[in-house]
Amino acid sequence: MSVHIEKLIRRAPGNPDRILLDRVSVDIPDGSFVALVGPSGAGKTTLLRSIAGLDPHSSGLLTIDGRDSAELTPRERNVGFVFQNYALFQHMTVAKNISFGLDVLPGRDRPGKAEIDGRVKELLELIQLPNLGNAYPQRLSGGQRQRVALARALATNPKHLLLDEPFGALDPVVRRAVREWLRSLHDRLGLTTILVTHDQEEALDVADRLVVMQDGRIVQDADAGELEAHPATPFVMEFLGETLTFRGTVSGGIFLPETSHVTPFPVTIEEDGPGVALIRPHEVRLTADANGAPVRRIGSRYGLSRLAVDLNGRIVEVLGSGSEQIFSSGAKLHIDAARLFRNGTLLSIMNGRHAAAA
Ligand SMILES: Nc1ncnc2c1ncn2[C@@H]1O[C@H](COP(=O)(O)OP(=O)(O)OP(=O)(O)O)[C@@H](O)[C@H]1O
Repeated sequence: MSVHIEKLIRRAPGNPDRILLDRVSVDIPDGSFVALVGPSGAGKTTLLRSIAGLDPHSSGLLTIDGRDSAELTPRERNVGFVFQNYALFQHMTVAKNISFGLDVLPGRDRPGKAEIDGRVKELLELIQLPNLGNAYPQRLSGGQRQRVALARALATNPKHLLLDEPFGALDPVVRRAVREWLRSLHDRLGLTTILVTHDQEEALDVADRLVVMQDGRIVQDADAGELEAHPATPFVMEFLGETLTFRGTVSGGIFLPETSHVTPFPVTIEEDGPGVALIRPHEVRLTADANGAPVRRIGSRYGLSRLAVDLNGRIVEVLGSGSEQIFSSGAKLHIDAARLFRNGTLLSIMNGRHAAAA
């Protein structure tokens, strides 16, 4: 079951000048697990609702399994939807919550009682809560409720699972466990899953691909490795993790940072001119330098020291193994890897001592 979207535009109801989705194109092949990420207001939920058939689009094409969505009712789209506030019905047992989507089907479509009971039993086993069918939601932990919400979405046997911040209410440990379980469920059932999340790490861990949205547009659609190596814009790189930014100039194939505390490094750009180098905190090495930038330790991560480096009043935080010498003399910064942008466009990447074309 695939979803294909081409130049989709959605205008705000009652205000056609306000564009909520701006020429969005994306392909979600059968069996894939895609995460929609982006800042608040980027249009993630709006896109998910369009796919589910909950909101109409103004123009563009949306096909589900090759069929134009305009011809399909929400039910025919074959989607299961889990919202952020997945409130279960408190007055119904877990089993009744799960069978709800089947119980409300019109008579001719509704399976018989024995079939519904069998399906609920199967789903309770799938979510590893086989003995809780008769329990009421109040008795369940957050993680258990979340799994029941997923079972409820799966009851009608959808091929697409649309999830809007489904783990928002869970604590980080439970959240990690539930998302690992979700990924294995996706693989086992052969689902096509689209997950909206605010948690970049969650998206990077669980999804095959990330679709990064900003202001109603898709800025980049790629897997985690590609996003990290070749972010389309500085925003993508900054959105996905801690980023250091150094302004400078390219001259004769060398990037010369504005600050003298950062060593120049080679880049593969023909044209000289200004540039901005974006770097992850672990891609910087520090060496002691008598005229270097002042350094202090501010914590630790992954067994490395978290160091604050004072670059003429601008503090940047890096990860390193800081020696006493660095703390007494100051440090020079050497860049191991960088992505170089000009006017918001990626020009070149530098990895190790070998520069490569973007
Ligand atoms: N029915 C509507 N009428 C007018 N504006 C709307 C409507 N629905 C959404 N919007 C606006 O569209 C933009 C995108 O909203 P959306 O909920 O899709 O963003 P999001 O990326 O899911 O954000 P969040 O991460 O905060 O949930 C927001 O500015 C929102 O205010």
